[in-house]
Amino acid sequence: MQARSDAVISTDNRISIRNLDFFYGPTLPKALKGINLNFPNRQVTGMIGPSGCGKSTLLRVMNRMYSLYPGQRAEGEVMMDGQNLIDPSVDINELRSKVGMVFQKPTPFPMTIYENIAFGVRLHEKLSKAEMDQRVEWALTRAAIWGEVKDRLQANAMGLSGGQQQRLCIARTIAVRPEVILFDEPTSALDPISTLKIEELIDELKRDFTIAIVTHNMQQAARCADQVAFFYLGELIEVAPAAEMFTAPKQRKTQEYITGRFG
Ligand SMILES: Nc1ncnc2c1ncn2[C@@H]1O[C@H](COP(=O)(O)OP(=O)(O)OP(=O)(O)O)[C@@H](O)[C@H]1O
Repeated sequence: MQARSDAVISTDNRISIRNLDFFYGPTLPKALKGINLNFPNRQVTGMIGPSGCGKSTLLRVMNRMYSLYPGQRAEGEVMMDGQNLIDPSVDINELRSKVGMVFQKPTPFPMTIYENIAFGVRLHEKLSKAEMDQRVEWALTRAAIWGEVKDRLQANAMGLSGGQQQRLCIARTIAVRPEVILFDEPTSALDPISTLKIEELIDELKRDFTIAIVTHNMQQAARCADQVAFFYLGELIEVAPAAEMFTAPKQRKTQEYITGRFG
């Protein structure tokens, strides 16, 4: 498999996860077991592994989405800027402005294209009309969709194609200027051309953002990721630069998975 060979994994980590355990309920087994993983600044970390191994759970912990559900509990550290993000004393709005998330299925709000972007920005900042116009244009441009929507900003976002909707959702996420973007299988509902556009976009975005991407598509992990983490049954089995992971994995389980022997 052709993996990017230019990746030098930075030691400057934007997020560091230490000894993280996660429980979906008091009587359920741990969904994440003692995870230790660094997310290098302005690099792409690909997260792979068979269905149910805990990849999405880890993303949900990183932006504390689980805290909406009583009974779900995380223990350990998700360190960013000297703060443990899973500590309830960390303000959730501040956390969400620093760590944005893009979901598997495009989920635009049923409102205009402009409002899809402006809505989230207003929750965090007070901008003038001119500043907001600028921010909307900036976010749509960075998400590589400005050219397609600039003449219909007041049209309903639900009228966009699936691929355009996903780029709009990426624009909505970057509009609040987070530092980290979590992508949960962002192209699994998209056609190959839209998929390619999103992959190119991720490559572009890592100039300014630290990125984590969960994917079932090994080629995608090889194309997009600088480092790849392989999960199995709630454990992190191996993390390595993408080229190394796909050519010379150290663990037998990783090798079996990437050669398609299970999963
Ligand atoms: N809401 C929930 N309640 C209880 N258990 C859950 C819940 N969501 C996920 N789990 C369990 O947690 C484990 C990890 O699930 P998770 O969705 O993180 O896996 P995944 O690697 O993202 O899978 P997939 O690739 O299929 O999306 C699985 O055993 C799953 O059954």
